[in-house]
Amino acid sequence: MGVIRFFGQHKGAVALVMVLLLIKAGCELAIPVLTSQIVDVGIAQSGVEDVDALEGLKAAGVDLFPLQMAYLLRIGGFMLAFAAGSMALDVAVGYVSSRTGAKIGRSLRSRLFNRVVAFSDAEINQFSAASLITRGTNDVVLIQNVSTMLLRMVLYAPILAIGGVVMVMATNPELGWIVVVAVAVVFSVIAVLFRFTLPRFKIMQKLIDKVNLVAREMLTGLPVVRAFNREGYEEGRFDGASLKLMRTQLFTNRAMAAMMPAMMLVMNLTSVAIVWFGSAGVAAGSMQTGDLIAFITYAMVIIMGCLMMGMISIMLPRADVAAQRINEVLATEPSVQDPVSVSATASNRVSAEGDFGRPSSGALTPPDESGRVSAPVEDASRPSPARGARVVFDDVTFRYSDEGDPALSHVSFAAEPGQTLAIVGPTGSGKTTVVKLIERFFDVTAGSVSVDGVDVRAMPQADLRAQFGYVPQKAFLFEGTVASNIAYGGGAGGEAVSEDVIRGALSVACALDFVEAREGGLASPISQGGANVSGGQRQRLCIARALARKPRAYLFDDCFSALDYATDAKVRAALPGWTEGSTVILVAQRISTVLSADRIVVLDEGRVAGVGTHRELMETCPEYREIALSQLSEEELSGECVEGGAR
Ligand SMILES: Nc1ncnc2c1ncn2[C@@H]1O[C@H](COP(=O)(O)OP(=O)(O)OP(=O)(O)O)[C@@H](O)[C@H]1O
Repeated sequence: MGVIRFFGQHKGAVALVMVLLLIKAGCELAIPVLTSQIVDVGIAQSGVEDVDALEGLKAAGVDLFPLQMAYLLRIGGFMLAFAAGSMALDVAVGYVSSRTGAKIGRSLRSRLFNRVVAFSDAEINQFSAASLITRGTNDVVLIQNVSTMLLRMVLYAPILAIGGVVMVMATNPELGWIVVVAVAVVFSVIAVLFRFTLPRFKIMQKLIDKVNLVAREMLTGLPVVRAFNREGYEEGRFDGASLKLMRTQLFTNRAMAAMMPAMMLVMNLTSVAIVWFGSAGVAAGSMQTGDLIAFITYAMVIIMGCLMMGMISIMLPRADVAAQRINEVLATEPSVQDPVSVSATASNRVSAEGDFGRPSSGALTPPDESGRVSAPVEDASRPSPARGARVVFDDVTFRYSDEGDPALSHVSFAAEPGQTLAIVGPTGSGKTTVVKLIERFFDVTAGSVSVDGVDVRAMPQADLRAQFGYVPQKAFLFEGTVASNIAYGGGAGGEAVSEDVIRGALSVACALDFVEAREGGLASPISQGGANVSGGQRQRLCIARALARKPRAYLFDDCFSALDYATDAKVRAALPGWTEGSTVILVAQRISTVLSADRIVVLDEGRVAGVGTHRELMETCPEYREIALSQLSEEELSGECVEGGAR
């Protein structure tokens, strides 16, 4: 059972709960014995256990009242002590089991979070963000609650049921058949419930996924929904998902709700049967009234024990579904992995001379079964003496999925330290994919991406990414302040980012003026996702965040197109002073943005259509010429060419 495995790390708590429950069961099973003594001895025999002695005392005319009171107070005292003990133990068991359940929940949440953070886009898409959220919240809460209940009930139910049977056999075995019939009825009711509710319990988690998915999509795309007047349609879609969930929950809740009255009926009928058949024994003198009362109590204890076991058998499969869903995530290895081996081998070095286009002289150690490669970690983690990083694509082919067309085919180029490499191409040509491969959000399907001659798969991801200042195409900010967002990644060397650096970065990104105009300046609040700043402002803050890192290479993924032409020109004019010495890889739509780049790579349908300076490409690359002419006139282009040229 999946859920039981989660108790592995809490054996101490389980053992403690077991001991406490054993004592508690002892207390509870003792109370009916005391009840029968009060009835049979305390009341019927005036507190004198020996019948002959009682007769003697009566014959001698002794006042029996003080004896009776003393007996009742003594046994009543015991009963109170057992009841109080049972209550205290119940509190202790509740405390330990809730604590253990909460710890299991916390550990699962943190393991899930760590695993999901390590996932590449491929795994996130495989599960869907909505399902991952349901698994990390709803499924974990379910397991937490079931774990707590299991601890309280799974051990207690059999103890109670077995203890009850022993006491019943000791009290009056002849009436045992009534208990057997009652237990059979209880299990039959549970079996029927099990048969009808279990399949619905199993699909419930999927339906919750679906509701989350629709709600998430609708909330994210709310402006579009409103703009296209599709509120009614979206409400219908949400209602559909919600209705299915409601119907399923109603069915299971009704079934579970029907169980309690059914069980009460069984219990009451059992009591009636015991009194009916037991009274004959009392009348015949073969059974005492107290024993009959105790018998009824033990029968109830047994039925309760069986009921608890039945409830557990219904709850467990549902929790198991949740456990499976969580285990599925935990068992999924991220497709992008850190290298396993730390042995530095010369063969891991890709030719630093940039002999792309042909097989590298020093071939990479092939990935092992899990897709990992051996790593020259010493090389990877040691900061390169050079300020700028040399990024080389060597015959890279990449597919997002095994079945799909390649997003990149045989792409080769090199970005040199201290230089600006621009990537242009029509939409969907693979520009963003190039940047994602440099950051190693995905691994190449064939070929290699290397930084300073080391394959990116051969260095720890954190070390690799510490070398870059990345600006994504879709600007994203975190809830906090302007300053906390700019200092988000810290410096490339792990150092804190000073206020001077923050201001400097904001100034280069043309964001300082608007930030200072906001109330609170650097401390002004930013809401989740950066919703309280404009698209262009958000993009400028993202640029400043990358600049503040002062990394070895900047990766600007089409981030200038969100800026107006004047701001774009201003940022580009200020950039070289800040990025001097670092490598700049710049994805752009606008030709004016890339004119002054040292080298431009033209991508077309995932292939390299040309590499060179603006001037070279205007002469040699028809695809580039076409893009350039679609944006600027011949005169503008030749003027810009003379002005910009190669830096
Ligand atoms: N996560 C993904 N899963 C599957 N295919 C994808 C994914 N992301 C991109 N693609 C596909 O890969 C190809 C290249 O996409 P990419 O985003 O790199 O293009 P781009 O040149 O950056 O486009 P744009 O200029 O519009 O941003 C496209 O055909 C796109 O449909």
